[in-house]
Amino acid sequence: MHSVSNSGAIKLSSGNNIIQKKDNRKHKVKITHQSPVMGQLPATTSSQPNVITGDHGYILEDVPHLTDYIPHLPTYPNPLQDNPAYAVVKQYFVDTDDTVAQKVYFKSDDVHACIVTCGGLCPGLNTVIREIVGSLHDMYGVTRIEGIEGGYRGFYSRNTIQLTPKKVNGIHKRGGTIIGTSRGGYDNKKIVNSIQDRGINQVYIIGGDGTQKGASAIYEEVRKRGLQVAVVGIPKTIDNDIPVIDQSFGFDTAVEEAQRAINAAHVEAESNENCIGLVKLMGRNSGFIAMYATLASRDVDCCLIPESPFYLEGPGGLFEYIEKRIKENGHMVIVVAEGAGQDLVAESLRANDNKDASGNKLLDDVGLWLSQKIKDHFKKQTEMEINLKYIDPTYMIRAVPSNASDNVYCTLLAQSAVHGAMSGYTGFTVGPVHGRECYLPFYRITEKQNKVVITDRMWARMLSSTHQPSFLSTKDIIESFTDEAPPTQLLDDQVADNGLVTK
Ligand SMILES: Nc1ncnc2c1ncn2[C@@H]1O[C@H](COP(=O)(O)OP(=O)(O)OP(=O)(O)O)[C@@H](O)[C@H]1O
Ligand SMILES: O=P(O)(O)OC[C@H]1O[C@](O)(CO)[C@@H](O)[C@@H]1O
Ligand SMILES: [Mg+2]
Repeated sequence: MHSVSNSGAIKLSSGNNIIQKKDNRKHKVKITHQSPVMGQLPATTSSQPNVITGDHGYILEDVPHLTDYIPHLPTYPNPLQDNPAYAVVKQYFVDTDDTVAQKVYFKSDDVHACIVTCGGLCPGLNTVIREIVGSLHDMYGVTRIEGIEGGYRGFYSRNTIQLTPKKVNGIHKRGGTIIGTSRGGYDNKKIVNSIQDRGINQVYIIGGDGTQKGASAIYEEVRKRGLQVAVVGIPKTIDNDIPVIDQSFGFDTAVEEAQRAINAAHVEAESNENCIGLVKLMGRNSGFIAMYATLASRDVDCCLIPESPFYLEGPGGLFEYIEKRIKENGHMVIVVAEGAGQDLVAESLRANDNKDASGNKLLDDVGLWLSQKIKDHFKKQTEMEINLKYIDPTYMIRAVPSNASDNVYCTLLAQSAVHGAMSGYTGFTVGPVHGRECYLPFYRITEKQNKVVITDRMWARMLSSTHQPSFLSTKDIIESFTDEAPPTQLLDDQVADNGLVTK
């Protein structure tokens, strides 16, 4: 353990990388090089991230705290110390590896929390809502919790829904979100006015990359106005495209649900002569669902994702591979992510520049397009008569309730979010990094998207399970990384550079 004694100094437990200030509140830090370090965090005067890079390559980074811009905030004994479930395990409160702060920055009676869900549906939204309400109520005795109806625009255009433990009991068994969601309608000033007018002091925002960008801007505005309002993000996306965190909630359920569609495609393909079962799965820019669903199933002969370009005609192309597989096996299964081959679709259809209410590009339907292309090719160009069954379960895989493992995961996220807000942290998103629940400043997860790295081992595993061509030359691979460095991904035997943030 290293420590320095002057005021405002920090001490670091070299064992578990916890940074602690003298006032007992812990700072969540990103450490990209795990070595014992000592340092002093300068007082934060602006909302710019407080990042310190040391001589030996380590990085310390503060998660924002209310006392960064409202000094002398009083603290209160954490009610959890009297909670029978926690009180028996004394080390929660004294151990350096504890997960519960000794002091909190909100009196339970003064907390007025709200929860909002934004963007597309995702299995587990109701579980997170239920667990935030449960954690606030059961652990901290908070009774004023409101649901903002219908996404961001609900802050200024709709009534709120009172959320009580009774109201949310059992909602984790249902898909969707009981408070509704939407795209678009983001108006920063109006949202923060509504937070201020209603006297809300804890805001829990559940949503994907767009939502987290909005949450970050809400935090900035709250900070500018000097409000004692904790703004906390809970990352949601079945696409698994949020960086840094190990995985997003709902992803596991979506992959599991996708198996049903792939199984159906396989049954159809096996039972009909020269039959191709084609399944389209979600994945706008990131093909994780398609890749994991393919790897899990083992019945898939070809998986197409946005990150891996492919082509149809000629040697090494998709048509050649289909013909080969059908000749060998009499059937085949193809999984295509909705964002795959968009350049090819755009070439043959009228260019589409349509966007949704949030500004996301509306995709052409690659599933229908590919079905037609395959049918046309085999009709016109070969002697082979094929039968194609197209299955589009896209909305089905995200409208289902979360499975058991996602339910547990959502519970951890919600509890983490509530502990963080009660401890005075703000401007952060919760999520597991290398298996540990962490607090991450918003900008860490909004600056890029998580994508499948096609030079990584997981994609190689997938390719070897399907035996499909890679559709890539070495030149393509090099070119695909010239504009942008490959996103960081964990390799089995390598420590990733996305560091460790402890809580
Ligand atoms: N850059 C941004 N700044 C502020 N608000 C944003 C931004 N991008 C999106 N939003 C708002 O966040 C909400 C959700 O955004 P979006 O529809 O893109 O979904 P998402 O959160 O990315 O989830 P997903 O794409 O996984 O469904 C919308 O209300 C949208 O207006
Ligand atoms: O049709 P909607 O509801 O706008 O959502 C579609 C998009 O939402 C996602 O499920 C992400 O939430 C994407 O996979 C998909 O492209
Ligand atoms: Mg998004």
